[in-house]
Amino acid sequence: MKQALLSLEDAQARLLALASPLDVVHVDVEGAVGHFLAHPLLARRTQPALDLSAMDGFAVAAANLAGPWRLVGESAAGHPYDGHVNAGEAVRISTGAALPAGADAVIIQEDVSLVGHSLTLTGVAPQPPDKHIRRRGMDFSEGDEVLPSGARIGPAQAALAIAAGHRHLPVRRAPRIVVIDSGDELTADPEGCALHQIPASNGAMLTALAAPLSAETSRLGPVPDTLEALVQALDEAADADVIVTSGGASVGDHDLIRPALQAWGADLDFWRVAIKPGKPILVATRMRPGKSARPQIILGLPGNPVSSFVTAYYFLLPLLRQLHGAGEVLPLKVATTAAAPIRGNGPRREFLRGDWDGRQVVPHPLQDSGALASLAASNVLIDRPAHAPEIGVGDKVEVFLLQNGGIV
Ligand SMILES: Nc1nc2c(c(=O)[nH]1)N[C@H]1C(S)=C(S)[C@@H](COP(=O)(O)OP(=O)(O)OC[C@H]3O[C@@H](n4cnc5c(N)ncnc54)[C@H](O)[C@@H]3O)O[C@H]1N2
Ligand code: MOO
Repeated sequence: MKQALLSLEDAQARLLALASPLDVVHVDVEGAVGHFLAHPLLARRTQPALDLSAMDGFAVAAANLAGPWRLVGESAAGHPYDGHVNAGEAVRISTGAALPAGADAVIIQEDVSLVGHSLTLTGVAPQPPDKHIRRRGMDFSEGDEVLPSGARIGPAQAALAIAAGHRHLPVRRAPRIVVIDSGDELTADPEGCALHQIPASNGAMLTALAAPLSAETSRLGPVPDTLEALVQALDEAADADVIVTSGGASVGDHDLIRPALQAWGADLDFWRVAIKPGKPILVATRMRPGKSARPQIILGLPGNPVSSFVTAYYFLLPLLRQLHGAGEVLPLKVATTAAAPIRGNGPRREFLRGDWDGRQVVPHPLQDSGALASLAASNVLIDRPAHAPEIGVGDKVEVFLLQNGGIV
């Protein structure tokens, strides 16, 4: 029976509608790296808290920039000069040190000559006079919103939070995910793999894809192709927020994920999306008896390794970002040009593996959804809409970046 397939956008919207951000926890800033802010972050202090010098030199009054001056003291970082700088006086000042009262210009040391306590101008005076001064509040002031809710805490955001006076940050607890490899042909031992077997590689791949999103991941399987074994594996994953299966999502006699989910008491939300690779992806939910009102979400990914990767990229990663309360959950597209011709597309939107050098993209010659070597050689997915015409060298094309998951 033929049935209209969901578009990628509709399927993503349906999945994301099933998931609200997880509970808020307060963790120290370094532990928050990789998580997303649960509330806007307000500065608890002003930075800089005082006018500071941005250079090593001498602090003087802007009214007398021609000198000469008499050296009357020093302001070093952490050790301010507590006197007043009068006309004709200079204070030795270092980068990051507080500007003394009365001084409103800094002359860099390369532009003066100091003999004993006598300082004379040998170069150029700063123009404007406060060129080398970092004003109080230049970076942020107490009460400013320095990060919006949903911002991802990376190195710069962690530093900003600490500079703004925070020891702890409100983020969402890590999503718990269980990844299940399934299929009779799979072996967990890549070194002892018989001819009729293949190494179970999807579980490791999906775990690695989820790792930058700070998920607590555990693995099950490979699980054999029987209803009982699959239901038992699902039972073992009963505490997970998200269960990810790979394989058995299609229409063959041994494709048991849908019947197993049904037997386990999960409700199918959708099955099959108009994308290539990845068409047989399914999404289901299950209410946990006696537990929270939050349903478990099951992502049934296709077994072909590239189909698994692509559906994890477009569904699992956005879902994890949604559970984290991320501001941006969908991957970013970049416009570029084709460095080689790309064939016209059929009725399913296709994502071609490609190699992008920052200016142009070359599609990989092998696009079979079982071909891992071409996936490993690619850094983008080229977006080919349904029925897109053939394009030539130099034509515009859009790509999704793989290296940071689009937006991490
Ligand atoms: N008659 C039809 N056949 C197929 C259709 C269809 O519409 N009609 N869809 C095809 C598409 S598209 C895809 S994608 C695959 C998806 O199939 P399954 O999700 O049922 O995956 P399996 O058959 O179990 O496996 C496919 C392939 O991937 C290998 N595999 C599975 N799991 C793993 C793993 N954990 N690690 C590494 N490799 C794995 C498996 O050995 C197979 O080679 O169905 C098409 N068929
Ligand atoms: O869509 Mo399947 O994912 O073509 O190989």
